[in-house]
Amino acid sequence: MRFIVIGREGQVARALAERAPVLGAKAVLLGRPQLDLANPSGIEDIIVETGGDLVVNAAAYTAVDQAEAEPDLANAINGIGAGSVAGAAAAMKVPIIHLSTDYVFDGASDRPYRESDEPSPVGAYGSSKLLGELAVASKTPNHIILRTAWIYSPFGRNFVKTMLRLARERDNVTVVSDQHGSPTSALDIADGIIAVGLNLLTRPDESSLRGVFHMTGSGFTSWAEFAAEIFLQSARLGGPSAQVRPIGTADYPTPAMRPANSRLDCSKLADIHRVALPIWQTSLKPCVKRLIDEARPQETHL
Ligand SMILES: NC(=O)C1=CN([C@@H]2O[C@H](COP(=O)(O)OP(=O)(O)OC[C@H]3O[C@@H](n4cnc5c(N)ncnc54)[C@H](OP(=O)(O)O)[C@@H]3O)[C@@H](O)[C@H]2O)C=CC1
Ligand SMILES: Cc1cn([C@H]2C[C@H](O)[C@@H](COP(=O)(O)OP(=O)(O)O[C@H]3O[C@@H](C)C(=O)[C@@H](O)[C@H]3O)O2)c(=O)[nH]c1=O
Ligand SMILES: [Mg+2]
Repeated sequence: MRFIVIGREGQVARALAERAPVLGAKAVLLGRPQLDLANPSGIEDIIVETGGDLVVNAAAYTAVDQAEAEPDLANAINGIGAGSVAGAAAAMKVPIIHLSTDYVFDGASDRPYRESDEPSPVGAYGSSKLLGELAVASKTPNHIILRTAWIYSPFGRNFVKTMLRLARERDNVTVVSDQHGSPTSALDIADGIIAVGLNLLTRPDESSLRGVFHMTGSGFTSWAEFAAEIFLQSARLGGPSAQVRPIGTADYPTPAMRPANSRLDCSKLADIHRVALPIWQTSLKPCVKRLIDEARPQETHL
């Protein structure tokens, strides 16, 4: 199985590059400067010429606060750009797996969101990702829109890395405790994408396998509890730690609004694709260990 992955240095792109060979698949990564989603001319040609069994769009404008200042760029990359990628998959007659986000919801619900719930984003990033979902779906029925959340990994920028950095600099970290969701390992997402991709390729005529699916780590928490777990696991390994001071969203002003309830119900993915990601605390451990090991000064062997 040969995946064309859009995105090169991103968390999910790098996780796919690491996990594909382990799982007997091949991932070919395409990204800037050759392929720029902000500049759709030529995107289809590059993807079609590269050739593969399936396209994964793991590239996106992901700077949530910055998107408030440049919504047009976010819409171009996450909306129109995603549509161009799906257009290429349609031209190749192969499936596309497109990543989307919990931030398409407003967070007002008192239960985990299902795929059948109406999206209603509260910020520019979420709006741009919703445009992308609609653009992908309009180009080809042979798609999966995989909504995930709170991604962390040893790669790129993410909350785990930020917390470990802050813990090296100070004793206390203030973190919001009234936004709830599921931390999700990019490496688990890669495994999930490969499993789902195999289902699509081996059962090409099953329309129930296509459409929108939620896929996050199992279990729910808050950002404050997530931070506390990062510090607990890090301390056990002799890494940096800090005290978490829980605060309300109102006490952590940011340019973008974020949903208070980011919890996604992932039972549709389990029922139809037989895929469920591990408990979030379990997957956090190897990531924290990797980041601590990477930060240690290298031993010199004489
Ligand atoms: N991060 C998160 O917490 C969550 C992310 N998602 C979604 O999951 C997907 C993957 O996210 P994640 O791996 O964290 O993303 P990252 O922010 O780690 O990486 C983004 C990737 O997109 C690429 N990219 C950005 N702009 C362009 C562009 N104009 N043209 C081509 N490539 C571009 C980047 O390329 P380059 O390497 O050149 O910078 C990078 O490879 C995205 O669709 C995101 O919306 C969903 C839920 C949560
Ligand atoms: C760094 C920091 C953040 N926070 C808060 C801000 C925010 O509400 C929450 C998480 O911070 P982040 O900057 O990681 O949040 P954010 O970049 O909004 O994370 C989101 O990224 C996009 C791409 C997604 O799709 C979402 O699923 C989600 O992962 O924690 C603190 O309370 N204290 C801190 O020291
Ligand atoms: Mg961020």
